[in-house]
Amino acid sequence: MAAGDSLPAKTAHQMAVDGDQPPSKYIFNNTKFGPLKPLLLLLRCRSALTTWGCFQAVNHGLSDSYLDNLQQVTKQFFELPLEEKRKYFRETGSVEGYGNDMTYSENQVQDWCDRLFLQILPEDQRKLRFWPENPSNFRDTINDYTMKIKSISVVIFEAMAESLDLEEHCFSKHFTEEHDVLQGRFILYPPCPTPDQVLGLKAHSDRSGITLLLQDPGVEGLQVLNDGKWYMVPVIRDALFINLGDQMQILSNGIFKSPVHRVVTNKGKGRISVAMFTEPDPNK
Ligand SMILES: O=C(O)CCC(=O)C(=O)O
Ligand SMILES: [Fe+2]
Repeated sequence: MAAGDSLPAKTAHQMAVDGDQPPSKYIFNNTKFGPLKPLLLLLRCRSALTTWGCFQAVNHGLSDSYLDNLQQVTKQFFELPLEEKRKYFRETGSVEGYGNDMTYSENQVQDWCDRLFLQILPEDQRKLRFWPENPSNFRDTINDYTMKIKSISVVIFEAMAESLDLEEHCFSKHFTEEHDVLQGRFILYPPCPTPDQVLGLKAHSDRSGITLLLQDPGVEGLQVLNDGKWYMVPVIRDALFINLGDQMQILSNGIFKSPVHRVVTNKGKGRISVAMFTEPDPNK
């Protein structure tokens, strides 16, 4: 078990509902998270991935209503009473399930979010006890979205290979075989009374191949670090925000970037996002 890891007495969501101020373990000292310049819509695969490591994907074949339904199902889960969500609480020392971020050290600043983390593929490694049965269409919705995300990710991996004049399947084959991994993180960032002192998700890069993120259609919050500055990722309705993870930075010999990113909070509105992480079979 990780040092000092524990489930919170109250989740961030419950504190927001009760109107609590974030406790000191959520506060970044000597830092203020202010408003920033918008990130430009990135159009060209290679230049986008070498300089930013991310882009917005549109025309991906998923309709507005399809993505709205995914957002709705996620929202319905987070809106369940804590007693119901508690059934899916993660175990201490393990990330899978519903709860807060894992605590790795005593001085770790907490993220102002609740999340449900699921290992979705390979199918035989699913721990269904963490998969909500309420709302009743949650599992079917995720199963269907998984298939769609897998096919979109193949197109992206192939385009990345082609943009470097490499053989088309050279990246996709590491993420689409039987034991390759897909993880899903469903995240609620509740409104926060002190957004200039608290982060929804602290700065990190993803360890994935690529991450496919469905942002909340109504609330910004994701920021990407480039050249020492933070840029807010705009919400483009029904775009999927694609960022590379560390595995792709390594596979491309560092030509493509795995960008550092974070999520800021705001006072007025909660934000929901759904992140899907493609990873190779750990044995690879
Ligand atoms: O919620 C977001 O906008 C970003 C989520 C993210 O970066 C992650 O889950 O790794
Ligand atoms: Fe991330």
